[in-house]
Amino acid sequence: MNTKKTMLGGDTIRQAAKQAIVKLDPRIMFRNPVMFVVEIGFVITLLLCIFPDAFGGTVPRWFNITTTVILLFTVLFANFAEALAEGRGKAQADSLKKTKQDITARKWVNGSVKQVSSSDLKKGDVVIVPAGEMIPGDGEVIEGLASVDESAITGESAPVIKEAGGDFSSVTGGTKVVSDQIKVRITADQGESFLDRMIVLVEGAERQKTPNEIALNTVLVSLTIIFLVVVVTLPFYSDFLQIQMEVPILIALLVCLIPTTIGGLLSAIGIAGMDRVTQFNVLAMSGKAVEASGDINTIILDKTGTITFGNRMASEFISAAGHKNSDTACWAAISSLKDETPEGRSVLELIKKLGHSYDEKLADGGEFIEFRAETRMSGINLKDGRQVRKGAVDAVKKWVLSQGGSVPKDLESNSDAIASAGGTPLAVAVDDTIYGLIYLKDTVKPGMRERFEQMRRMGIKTIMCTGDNPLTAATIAREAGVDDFIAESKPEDKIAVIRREQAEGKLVAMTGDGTNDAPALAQADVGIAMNSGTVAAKEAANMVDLDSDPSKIIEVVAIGKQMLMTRGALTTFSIANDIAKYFAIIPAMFMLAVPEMGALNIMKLDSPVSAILSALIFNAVIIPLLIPLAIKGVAYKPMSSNRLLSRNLLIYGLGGILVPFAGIKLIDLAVHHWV
Ligand SMILES: Nc1ncnc2c1ncn2[C@@H]1O[C@H](COP(=O)(O)OP(=O)(O)OP(=O)(O)O)[C@@H](O)[C@H]1O
Ligand SMILES: [K+]
Ligand SMILES: [Mg+2]
Repeated sequence: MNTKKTMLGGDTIRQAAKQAIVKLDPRIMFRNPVMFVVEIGFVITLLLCIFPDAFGGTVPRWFNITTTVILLFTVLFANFAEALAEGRGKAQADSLKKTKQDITARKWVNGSVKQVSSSDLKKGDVVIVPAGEMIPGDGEVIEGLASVDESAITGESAPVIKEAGGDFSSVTGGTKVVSDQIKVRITADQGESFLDRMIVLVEGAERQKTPNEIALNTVLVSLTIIFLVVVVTLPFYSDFLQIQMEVPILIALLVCLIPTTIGGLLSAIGIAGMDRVTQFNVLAMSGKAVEASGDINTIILDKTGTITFGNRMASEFISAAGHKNSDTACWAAISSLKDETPEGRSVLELIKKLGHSYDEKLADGGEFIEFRAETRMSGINLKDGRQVRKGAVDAVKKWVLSQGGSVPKDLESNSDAIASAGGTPLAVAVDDTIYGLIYLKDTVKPGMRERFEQMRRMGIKTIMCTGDNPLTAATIAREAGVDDFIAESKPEDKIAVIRREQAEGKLVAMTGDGTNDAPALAQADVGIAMNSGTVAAKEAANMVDLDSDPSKIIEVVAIGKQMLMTRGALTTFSIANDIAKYFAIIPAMFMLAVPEMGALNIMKLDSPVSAILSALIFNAVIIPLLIPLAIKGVAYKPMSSNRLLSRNLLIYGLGGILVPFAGIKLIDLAVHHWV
């Protein structure tokens, strides 16, 4: 993203400090019940500063004032954490808004160009965008090919090729054509463009609490209510015991006991998690999607372009017995004349390189058959009635047999040889005759094996789904080290796999870019569409990868996991913390009334008043101290959930108990001179 480098500078901190005060508004605070209770406590102690006798108490005024100040800062610190987490998104949104400007568009009306403002464009309008001009709205290229500078959105300066038809046809408003000219059909109305949605997303204006966050919030609110009831009923017992319990001390006790640490940091953790995904150039449509990615059990990846480089290039023609290579090459060429897929183009390039010649006129007046994932073939029906096809070997075999043809004896062994080397064999046929094979070479991306190994350690199963034949699939699967693979899969098979996994209670992630991936992307719990992909894919998915790097799903999962872990770790820490504060404060309270209870003062704190204030100060300052951890996330190493859980319980549970003992003791040593 173009503001990728935004750091937490002085300006961001100043803005966040200002926001922390704005957020004191009870109508905003209300949304965070734990901190809202602290704010009410603050209001009560503030009133006590002014009317010290309101509850007939005997607490000195300076104690009320000190408590009031500490409570105010407790709330401010929590607000500051949230504002700081929001800050980066706001800065990013501001710079995106600058990209979004009104420009003059060349609308195509009845065969001529009419100049209109980009803000007047509607869905379905067609515009012409020549080199050097900005694309006035989201759309699909319907004619032409151009290189487009998308740096305004992706931060990536190298232009990308956009062309009509296929999986690279979608363009985004606000990006710039750098060469050639394209005709674009607008696909989004004003205010609903990708840039508009992106601004809303990074700004976090529409952030909704995720299911896990809501669940955790419910627990925190329940704890708060329980402690509230305990603290409110305490005076009745103490009356009975003839101990005087002062209201400000009860408030201090309550604030120390309720989970303020996690209550104060919870929303910052969620916002920062989404922000980390954004910094990584992935746009998550909801926090829920980021969270779900942390719980993913199964990842569906396609082979070509994700696990392999995907520039499957024709590298050799292997003719079936009785046919000449020049004939195979000729028919391969004829079948590829209008095949705009990389595979199709590479066939023509290979023929040129090998110096074969063919009669292009054969194709005149013929009907081109585009490649489709369903048929796994492409070709042409010639004017003279002959039908030429190339495609997946099993598909071509079936097609030839259905016309009464036969399969050459050596076809199988030749195609198996290609497939066992990880290549893709395409058979070339005319009517009932198979001429031979095209060897498409592809290579597994480096480092894939390590990545899948990492996934396995996280307990995630990887399934490769490919339209390719079982032997090629097996070779690539073995080479890349995926757990499972499904070969000869059609688009609907991908959905079937996802449904099957989901039926077993698993959360499934998938990446894709084609229109035929859209249903599966929608079905998956986490669907990541490539920005280069089709509009349909992007609309079906709940994340869009601006860099169009399908293997990024692995990092997205890591970020999601890290977010869940950070939340878990800080919850553990917060609750363990409260237990420790309980041991500091309860003995102190009773010591105030019954000095003999001094034996309970296991922390050897200076005085009851100093103990209570120290606990309260610790309770406040622990929030800003943990902001970096909440925003950056806890350190994360891929390992199984169970091991992670026990490791975190140990670090953050034990730490949560020990740190406050040390902290409160230190604060006590520092403040006891004054109290
Ligand atoms: N341009 C083409 N013309 C004819 N056949 C093709 C063409 N491109 C691919 N094929 C054949 O169709 C099969 C399915 O292609 P598809 O793109 O659906 O899946 P894939 O690219 O092999 O797998 P993945 O799902 O991993 O991308 C390919 O394995 C190949 O045999
Ligand atoms: K607390
Ligand atoms: Mg493919």
